[in-house]
Amino acid sequence: MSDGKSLQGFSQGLCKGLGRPGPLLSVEGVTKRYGARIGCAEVSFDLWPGEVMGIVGESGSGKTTLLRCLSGHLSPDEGRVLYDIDGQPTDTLTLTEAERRRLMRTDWAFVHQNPRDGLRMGVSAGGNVGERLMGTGARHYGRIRAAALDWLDRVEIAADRIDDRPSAFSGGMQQRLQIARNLVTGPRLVFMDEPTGGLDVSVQARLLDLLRGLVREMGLSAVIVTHDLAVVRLLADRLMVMQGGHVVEQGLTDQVLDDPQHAYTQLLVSSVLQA
Ligand SMILES: Nc1ncnc2c1ncn2[C@@H]1O[C@H](COP(=O)(O)OP(=O)(O)OP(=O)(O)O)[C@@H](O)[C@H]1O
Repeated sequence: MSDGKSLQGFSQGLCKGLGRPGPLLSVEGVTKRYGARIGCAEVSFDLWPGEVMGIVGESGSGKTTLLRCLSGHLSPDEGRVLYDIDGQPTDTLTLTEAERRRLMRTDWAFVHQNPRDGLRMGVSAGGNVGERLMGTGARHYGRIRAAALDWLDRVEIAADRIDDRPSAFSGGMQQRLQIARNLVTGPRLVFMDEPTGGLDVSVQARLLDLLRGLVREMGLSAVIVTHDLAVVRLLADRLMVMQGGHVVEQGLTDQVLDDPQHAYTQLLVSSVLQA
């Protein structure tokens, strides 16, 4: 174990000893099969408050399957996903449908690769942001509109676009609107599936910068799936590398990328350097 990691484990142990919160999310042996085919196998990790975990790997390595198992969109065949609810590690698979929906409306957020999957295209930009607030009980029109305006500003969408529908926005703007819709309720945990995928390189860079600022400012925990190592380099504290459904390497992002141990990670890193 590296010095950085042992130090991290030591401080986490101290936190436990002092009765401070444990991990926000504990993933224990999560396995999902599609018939005879493995989606993901025996994945375990802890995610601590304010920590960002990146998941990388080639197409078909199991990233999306794992993210869907963690976020309650898919039931794993084996394993558990424990989430800290009021200080209690709670098995998310045992939640009722109503409890799961409440979690997804309040504490959790999911940013899809395609903004169309995370936005209501027939509703105005302000409505998209305000609707999520209303889902948590907000009713005062003036305050909802003010919060929507504030969030549009935070994601760099001009106030005079508040009544426009997302279909009138560029891809980058749609993605920023999806982020505003997700973050307006102040979630603790955000799942992101290729958040910069399908965007031009310059648009990607701006979005990444914005995301990094918001994650830090809000102290968000996040699980980010991507095939883009630049995304994890910028956003993720820790990194898991997947191949064929298995985690082949995990550690602090800089360590894994600067000194990859597994042959597959070495290939992944060198292919980017050559690109
Ligand atoms: N609905 C499904 N039915 C059958 N097999 C599936 C299904 N979804 C995924 N798989 C298989 O599970 C494995 C992991 O797929 P998954 O989509 O999780 O990988 P991924 O790393 O997210 O890929 P990509 O980067 O292309 O999205 C692959 O072999 C895939 O073919």
